[in-house]
Amino acid sequence: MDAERAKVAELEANHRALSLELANAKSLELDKRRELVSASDEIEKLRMKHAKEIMELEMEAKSKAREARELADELRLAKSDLERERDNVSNLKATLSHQSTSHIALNAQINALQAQKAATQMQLDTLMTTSSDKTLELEAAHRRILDLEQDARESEMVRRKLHNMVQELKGNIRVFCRVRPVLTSDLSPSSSFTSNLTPDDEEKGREADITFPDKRDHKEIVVSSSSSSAMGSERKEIYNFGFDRVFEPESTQIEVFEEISFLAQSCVDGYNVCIFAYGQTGSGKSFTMEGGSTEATTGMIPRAVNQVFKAADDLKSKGWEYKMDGQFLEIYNETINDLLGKGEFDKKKHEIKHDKSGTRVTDVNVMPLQSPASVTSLLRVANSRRTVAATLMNERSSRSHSVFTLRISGTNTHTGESCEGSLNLVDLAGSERLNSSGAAGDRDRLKETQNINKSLSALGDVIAALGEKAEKGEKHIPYRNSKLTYLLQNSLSGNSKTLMILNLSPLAAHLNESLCSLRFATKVNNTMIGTAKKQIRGSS
Ligand SMILES: Nc1ncnc2c1ncn2[C@@H]1O[C@H](COP(=O)(O)OP(=O)(O)OP(=O)(O)O)[C@@H](O)[C@H]1O
Repeated sequence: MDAERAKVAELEANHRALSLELANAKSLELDKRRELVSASDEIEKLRMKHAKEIMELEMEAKSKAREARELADELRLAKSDLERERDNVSNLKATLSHQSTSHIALNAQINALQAQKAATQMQLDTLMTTSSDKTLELEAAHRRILDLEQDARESEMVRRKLHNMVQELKGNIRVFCRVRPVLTSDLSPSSSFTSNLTPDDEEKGREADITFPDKRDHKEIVVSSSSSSAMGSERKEIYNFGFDRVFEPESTQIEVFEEISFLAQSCVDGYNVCIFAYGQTGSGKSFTMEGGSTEATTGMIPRAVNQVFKAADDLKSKGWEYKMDGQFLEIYNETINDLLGKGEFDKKKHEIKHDKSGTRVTDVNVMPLQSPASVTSLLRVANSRRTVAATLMNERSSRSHSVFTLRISGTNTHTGESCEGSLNLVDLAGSERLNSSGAAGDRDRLKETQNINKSLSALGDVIAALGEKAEKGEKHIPYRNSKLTYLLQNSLSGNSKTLMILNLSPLAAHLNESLCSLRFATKVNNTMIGTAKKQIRGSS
């Protein structure tokens, strides 16, 4: 029994061990089940991770494939670039070999030039040495020029004095005589309906017997007139006249001006100069004074003005500086009209005033003149005003005196001297006498002619009185007897230089007028009016 008990105890102990083992196995199984569940979770996670990785790898593979394509394209481009560059390189190689040939040639040239440069440098060194010698010589020459300029200034003063003395010896009132050529208009038919010359026309255009015997000095003019006596015999009279210069019909404006250019010089030197054109209507006064529009026919006014500007310019180097202004007046029926005025017709009353600074006319335009061109425009203004007046008042220009005045004042910056001169260029009204002007029946014309005659005879009286004064001393000079003489008082006195240009018609029909003019001019020519004085002041 014990054995049984032992056996049962053993069996019970086995049973307990087996139960324990079972319990352990169950717990183990539970653990394993748990492990299985977690392992399958793990597997699921790994599967998902794997799927994601596969997807990513696929995307990466796609992008790599794209990159590969792009790289293939780039490779193609690079290949073609490379091909081109190869071509370039081979071209450059060709150029380079060409350039190196040129380079060799250039090197040879450079060597030659360097040799030349060295030779030139040697020459330059020699020249530098010579140049410094020359600079010294130049400085010496410059000093000499300054000395010579000073001498020239002194000689200029001497020349002025001598020039003036020569003019004084020649007499202060000088007279030139100029005969104009016969014009086609002198021969024009009397009727405008026919071009044939009638005997009357031929007579009208017949030339007077005027000769010029002095072929050397051109100082004589001889006029012959023939008349038949009551008994039918022919009487010939010959009149001889002598002047400072006689100009034949062929003479040019240049020739006339050559003889008067010294007067333009004089007014720059500080003298009052007065040039008159005297003669009957149509004898060539305006042609002489104002002239035509061409270079050859330019008259004395523009030429004299040009000369004044030139003389002033020449004197610049001797220290003279000049200021010039101009006025242009007309005296008609003893009234003064400003030809440079504005508006159609000058209605102002102008008065002549004389004072220490010279002659002044009230209320007239005085234009500053900077160049000969400004004088041309001044003359144009004056002429257009005269044309207006002429149309308003019946060919008035030949019935009025025109007076162009150029005033010059100069100062010498070297010597401090100053001078004032004036140039009056006067185109006188026609000098014909009453009966030949056809004025007798016309009251206005009569008044005009009387006024012209009055002023011209006043001019003659003034010149005669100046002559007497120079000869006998004190004498009243009747300047106030006409506007013309009063206006020109300062330019007519013994202090100034006066020139009369007598203009003559060449026609036989005008012979009597020509003889009157020649006699008047002879009287003027024989007048000595004293010594011209220049208006010059020393430095203060
Ligand atoms: N030396 C000359 N050569 C050529 N033509 C001339 C000359 N002198 C005058 N004449 C001409 O003669 C004509 C009359 O001249 P101009 O008008 O100058 O005379 P004038 O004396 O001034 O007359 P007026 O008193 O009427 O003004 C004009 O046609 C002019 O061109």
